Amino acid sequence: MSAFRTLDDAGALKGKRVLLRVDLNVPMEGGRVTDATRIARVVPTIKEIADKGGKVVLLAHFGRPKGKPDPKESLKPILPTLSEQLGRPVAFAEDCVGEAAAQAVAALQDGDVLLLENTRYHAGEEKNDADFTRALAANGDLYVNEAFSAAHRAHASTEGLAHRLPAYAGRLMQAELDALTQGLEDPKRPLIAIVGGAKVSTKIDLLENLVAKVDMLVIGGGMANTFLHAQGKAVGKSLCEKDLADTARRILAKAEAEGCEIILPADALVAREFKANAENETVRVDAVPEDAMILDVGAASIATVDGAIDRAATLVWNGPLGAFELTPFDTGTVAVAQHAARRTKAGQLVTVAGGGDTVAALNHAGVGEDFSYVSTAGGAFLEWLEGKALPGVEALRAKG
Ligand SMILES: Nc1ncnc2c1ncn2[C@@H]1O[C@H](COP(=O)(O)OP(=O)(O)OP(=O)(O)O)[C@@H](O)[C@H]1O
Ligand SMILES: O=C(O)[C@H](O)COP(=O)(O)O
Repeated sequence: MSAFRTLDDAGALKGKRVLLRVDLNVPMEGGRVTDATRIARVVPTIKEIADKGGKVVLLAHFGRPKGKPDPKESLKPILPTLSEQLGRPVAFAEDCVGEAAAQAVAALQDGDVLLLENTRYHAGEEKNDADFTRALAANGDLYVNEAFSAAHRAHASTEGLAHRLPAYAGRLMQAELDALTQGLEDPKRPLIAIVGGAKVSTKIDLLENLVAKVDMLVIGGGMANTFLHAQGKAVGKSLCEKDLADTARRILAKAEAEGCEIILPADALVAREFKANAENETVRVDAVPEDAMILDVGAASIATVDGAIDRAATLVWNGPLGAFELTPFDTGTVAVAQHAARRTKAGQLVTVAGGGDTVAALNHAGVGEDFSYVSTAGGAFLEWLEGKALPGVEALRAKG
């Protein structure tokens, strides 16, 4: 039995306004969705509620607009893909609270679907502010949380609402927790983690606990640059959070104390422009030119990571090893993803990966279907792996 209430416990939904928190923080380029995995994974729940006669009111964030409206972080460009995936029209309201939201919700017929604008357009969202939560709750009779990938945030729409309305876990939330528990509660060892990507400041702290849980930790992507800088290497114009050098050094020391092998890139593909097919060269990480930036790991690093994967029985992965959206800086991520997929198919490795861009990268490498489990969650998945309680999940449990 589930530890919290699910849609099965929600009773009749006909005519009910269901505030459904989903994660639509999907990769976009030129105003178009480039990977629809997160959308596709919530479609069955939206359909289920709509088919039962519920009025589906979707709540979601996009990007990090810092508490005020920013057209660059609007959810509106996601509507066509959402509606296409659902196979039915989706209405849109320019605000998630106030008059615009109230009118759009009042216009819903049973079975209709409405998307409200980015919850992070309001400072109250990230502050989990009581008045803002109340304003969101005004548009719903019940709350369903389907956003496992945002459950590590104690925000109004991911946590606060569960205390204001009858609250239930959505199908995807349930499935993610079940799959991660099954696959990783007692993982086969050696256990290797790959952490890359660009969200350095919000993920670096996770590594401190992670080194106590995993046998090997590969650090790639933008995250690696901060560690290379902490080791005294010049990283030129690379994405690097220099003020986190002390944190990086602390993590390296803890890894050593815990017996966790840290694998950092030894070589890198560097360029002077952040664009596809920019002129590039492979250099050792202690010879990055001042005016260049690291955009991918080099061939020697790929071989090292592949070798480490060969020694592992379980792989967990969040964050691409390079700027995979731009050729040829997808080389490292694609090569390692394909290597891990081959070993998975041969029954030699259990592979669990997660994250909006990580899933897009695996699909780009053509191996999205080959991993043992692909989670929609990135940061949330890492926090879950650390053994941390996720506020969005806990708030549902408290209602159980
Ligand atoms: N060396 C690098 N320089 C700049 N950007 C990089 C580099 N390596 C990776 N990236 C970028 O990192 C981004 C993905 O990072 P991110 O941490 O958001 O991963 P994610 O899988 O989406 O996880 P989450 O779901 O937590 O957001 C990609 O857009 C990629 O281009
Ligand atoms: O993409 C994610 O990991 C989630 O949507 C959470 O986004 P955040 O890191 O901006 O809170």
